[in-house]
Amino acid sequence: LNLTHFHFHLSSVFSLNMPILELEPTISSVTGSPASTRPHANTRMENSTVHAEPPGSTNNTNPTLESRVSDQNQAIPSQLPFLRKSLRPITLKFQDLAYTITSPESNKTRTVLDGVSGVVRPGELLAMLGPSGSGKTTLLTALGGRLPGKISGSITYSGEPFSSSVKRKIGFVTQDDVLYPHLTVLETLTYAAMLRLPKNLTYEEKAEQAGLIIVELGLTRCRDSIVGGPLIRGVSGGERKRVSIGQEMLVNPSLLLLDEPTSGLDSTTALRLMGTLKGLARGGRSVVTTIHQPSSRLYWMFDKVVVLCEGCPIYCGLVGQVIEYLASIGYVPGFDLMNPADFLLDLANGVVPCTNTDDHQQYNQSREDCHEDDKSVKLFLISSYKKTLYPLIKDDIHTKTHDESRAIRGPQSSRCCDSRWTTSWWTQFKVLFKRGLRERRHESYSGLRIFQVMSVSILSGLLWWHSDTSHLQDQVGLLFFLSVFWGFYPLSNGIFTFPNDRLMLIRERSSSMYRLSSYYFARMAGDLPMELVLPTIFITITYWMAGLKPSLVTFTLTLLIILFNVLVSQGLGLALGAILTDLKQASTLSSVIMFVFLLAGGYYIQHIPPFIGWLKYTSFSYYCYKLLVEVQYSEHEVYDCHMDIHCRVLDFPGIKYLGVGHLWWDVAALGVMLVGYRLLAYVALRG
Ligand SMILES: Nc1ncnc2c1ncn2[C@@H]1O[C@H](COP(=O)(O)OP(=O)(O)OP(=O)(O)O)[C@@H](O)[C@H]1O
Repeated sequence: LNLTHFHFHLSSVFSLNMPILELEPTISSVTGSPASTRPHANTRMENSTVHAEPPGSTNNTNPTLESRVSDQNQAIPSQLPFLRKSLRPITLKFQDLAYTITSPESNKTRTVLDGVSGVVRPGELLAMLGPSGSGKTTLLTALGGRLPGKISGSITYSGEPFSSSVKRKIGFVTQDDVLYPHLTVLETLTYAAMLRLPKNLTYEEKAEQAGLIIVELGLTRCRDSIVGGPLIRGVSGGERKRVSIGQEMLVNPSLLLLDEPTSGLDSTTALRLMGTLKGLARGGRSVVTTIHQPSSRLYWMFDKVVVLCEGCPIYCGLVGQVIEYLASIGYVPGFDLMNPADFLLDLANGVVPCTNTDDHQQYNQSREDCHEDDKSVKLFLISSYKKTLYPLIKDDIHTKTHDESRAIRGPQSSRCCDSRWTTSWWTQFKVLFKRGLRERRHESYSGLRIFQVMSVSILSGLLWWHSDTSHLQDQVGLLFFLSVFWGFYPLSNGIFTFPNDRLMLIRERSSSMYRLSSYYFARMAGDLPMELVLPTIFITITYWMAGLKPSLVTFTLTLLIILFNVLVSQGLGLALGAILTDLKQASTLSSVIMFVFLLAGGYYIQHIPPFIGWLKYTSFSYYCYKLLVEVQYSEHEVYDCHMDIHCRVLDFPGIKYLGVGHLWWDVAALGVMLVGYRLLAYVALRG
């Protein structure tokens, strides 16, 4: 797959085969000097239809660009009509953004962003550069509307503040690929299409879009491979990144934000990816990406850059003018062929060589030995930016573009018709249910789990082989064991559910892919088969081997009680996982709770002091055990208690203490727990 192929296909979906935007930069120079004379040949990708010339000015409305953007929308192939409808260009403007954090330990505040401003217009690709920790991700997160209420300054999207309809037009690709490792590339994109594409499209149309994205992103070869993750080998890192981008591209976002999309990729793949982004921008989107250490080839593909130094901008504007600007304040690259990105990063780190040389080695030596004081360089760069560039940026921000005027005029504003969700509750539920079953098919139906349950059931059957009321103590012990085993087991599985899903839930919910309630019920329903099948197998084996009452009714009631108990204890596990999120804490607490329930269950201790006797009423094992006894033994059933003397089973010490009777109260108590724990889990997730 070469670059040309890659672009060629992308252009067919996202109308990249539009006329190349050969727009003359209308701003001569941010410092007043003539426009960059840097040869544009540097900015072209070989064999690519994408050009890297600045697509428009930084300070003017450019009707030509906008009319071309709408032309490009007209050019979208007829089999993809929804793409044409949904692309409304967004001009992103941000002004004076500031963000501080307070350390909970020391109570000290730290400035993460300070006075960051800029504009990204449709058709532009803006890159954020800066050393590690300079605030790039924070800025990107803020632009994606994901730091609500925490950030000061203003961010507008074609003149509008952030809203749920704006949110739906934003694609956000996080640095870490949060994907289900066991789903294939095709499954991942198909389920995303089902959840994210509008409800007026049919299943087939949505699946077709997913298929097209696969072709366009060059993922055909690995479409049936699992995505994989840190512990499971799947597709390569670059392919995984493309899957993440594909998920966002499905919705044809007007504004695409990407956090370090090229990290971990080789330079050719990175270039190819950036070419894709450039192509998406040229299709009328505004694209913003953070990037760590771009090669010079990558660097010249950007239209604009924001360079951050400890949260403050030292440059924001057209990429072709940064070197001139820096020269105007006294900083020039060490040698002619130096990668401008390296130069910018050196400066943002406060590192300035004091020798000007053409010799690479000499430059590096000078960089090591002879740089000025880091702090004063940084301060000088920040204050120069404020003096020289900030007024220009401010003017640019205040210039209204075509799409902003249109948004403000109203009738075409998207807000009227956009609801928060693209699909109905029922569709979300169905897709999430199926996706959950597919993702967890290995885990749930693993031979290991079935072996675990089968072996314990057979062993229990053998240990209690054909027990009868002549050994009542043993038989009652079995009933207690059943209630405890089927309390512990689902509880310890349940606590993993939400902590494992947490990252995915946050990512997908941030993109408004589905309602929390549809996810929640889909997850509950998806877990149900396995939660119920395993105990059913267990009870069927153990019940008959252990010689419990040979009655189909009693067997069925016993099974139903155990299944009820399973659902209650799993609910407690879900609630603990949702409240604590930390697995270690959740599993520690769950074992403490389970031991309390075990001891208060009524089998080990029959004379609990009254001041702590209430504990048993909190234990689902207690209710389950009591119900099992109630259905196993009839009121007048007797057993041989001593040398042919018959006693009532219900008077047996381990049973009498339970106070059998009030069967429906026990069922009601379990019912309250069943609903209560699950409600608690839902509320905790929502919080
Ligand atoms: N919620 C937070 N809690 C603690 N520190 C934070 C938080 N958010 C941001 N920071 C700090 O703010 C600074 C900027 O972080 P950010 O992730 O934006 O940097 P970055 O430029 O993206 O870094 P990198 O290139 O290494 O990803 C860092 O020092 C980071 O530790």
